[in-house]
Amino acid sequence: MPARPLPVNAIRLDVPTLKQRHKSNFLPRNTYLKPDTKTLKDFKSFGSGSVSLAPRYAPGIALIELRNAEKKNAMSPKMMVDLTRAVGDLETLCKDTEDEKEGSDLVGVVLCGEGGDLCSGFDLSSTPPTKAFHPSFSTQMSTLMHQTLHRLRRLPLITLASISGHAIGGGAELALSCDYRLISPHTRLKFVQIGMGVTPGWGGGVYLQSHLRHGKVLEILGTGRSLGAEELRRLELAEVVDGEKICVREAGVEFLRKFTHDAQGNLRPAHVVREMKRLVSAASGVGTEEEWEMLEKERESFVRLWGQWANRQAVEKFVGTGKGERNNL
Ligand SMILES: CC[C@@H](C(=O)O)C(=O)SCCNC(=O)CCNC(=O)[C@H](O)C(C)(C)COP(=O)(O)OP(=O)(O)OC[C@H]1O[C@@H](n2cnc3c(N)ncnc32)[C@H](O)[C@@H]1OP(=O)(O)O
Repeated sequence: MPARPLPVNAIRLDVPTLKQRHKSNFLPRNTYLKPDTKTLKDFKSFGSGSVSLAPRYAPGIALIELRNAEKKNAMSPKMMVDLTRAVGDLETLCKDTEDEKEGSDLVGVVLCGEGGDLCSGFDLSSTPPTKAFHPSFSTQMSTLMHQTLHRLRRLPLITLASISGHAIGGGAELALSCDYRLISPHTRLKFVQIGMGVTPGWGGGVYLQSHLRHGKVLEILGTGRSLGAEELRRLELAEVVDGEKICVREAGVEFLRKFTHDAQGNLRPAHVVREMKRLVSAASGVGTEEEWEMLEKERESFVRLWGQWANRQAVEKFVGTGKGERNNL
């Protein structure tokens, strides 16, 4: 028997008001993602370096830059607070623009580090051992960084880590929290955590799992070996730009241009691109509460291991001699 068409009045088109739309769909400020004020206060004056945000670096594109070049952009507690603020500012910008009639042109964000290295993980010499190995420190650091990278991942913006040098430890985790990684033939990405006596502490284990099969993830995390450009390309973890040395800012902007402009060079409607990002994220479980639940497990492991003998030995070796994991690269 042919299917009978539905009566017209059975099809209800509920067009949500702007207010309802915000409520259901737009970056709810979930309490689990709210940074702890005590941690922000504690961390903001610890260590050197900075993280800057240029919200309108290029048409439709913001730029976040890590600046601690003499330490390969290692992330001090102060920089963690700066990064949290930058991500918060981007959330606000996206939110504000939803209220505007015209909307804004913000579509993507490039993350990079001064001098081309993205980040060499936690700044191991920023914090005295009495503080760094205090049980509360690992909880504070990993909670803040988990929240911040997860919020970065949930942004309705296309995120790109642009790297011409190293992304090591937490730096690899930062890179993996982005939608894309743009690298040079010289880029090295290394989940060095096993050699530091810990598991990933900023969310990178879960993020790597979203790209690769179980056995591969285990091999990369369990050996801590260095991944070069060719392998990263083959694993579809990164896009490689040819050239001796890439300018990370400009290469990043160029890469995102296909999202900001159409083939005729006209700006795309940014609110549609942002909605597209939300849709793809939701469909693939990126930045969802389910992903956050997995991250909680990762954080528990890290907190358990940080400060134990294997970790202390590795950190002390690096800080004492400056010759830690780097020799194994
Ligand atoms: C808590 C989070 C946890 C995680 O979840 O992963 C971490 O991030 S723990 C930290 C993990 N990171 C590391 O262990 C990286 C250690 N660094 C290296 O392996 C190498 O420095 C490098 C990044 C591969 C670069 O090697 P190379 O090009 O040979 O330069 P140098 O080694 O000479 O480095 C220059 C300079 O920078 C200092 N440096 C580098 N990384 C850090 C760091 N993470 N913390 C503090 N300082 C760092 C290094 O000591 C050199 O200083 P000087 O000797 O004074 O020039």
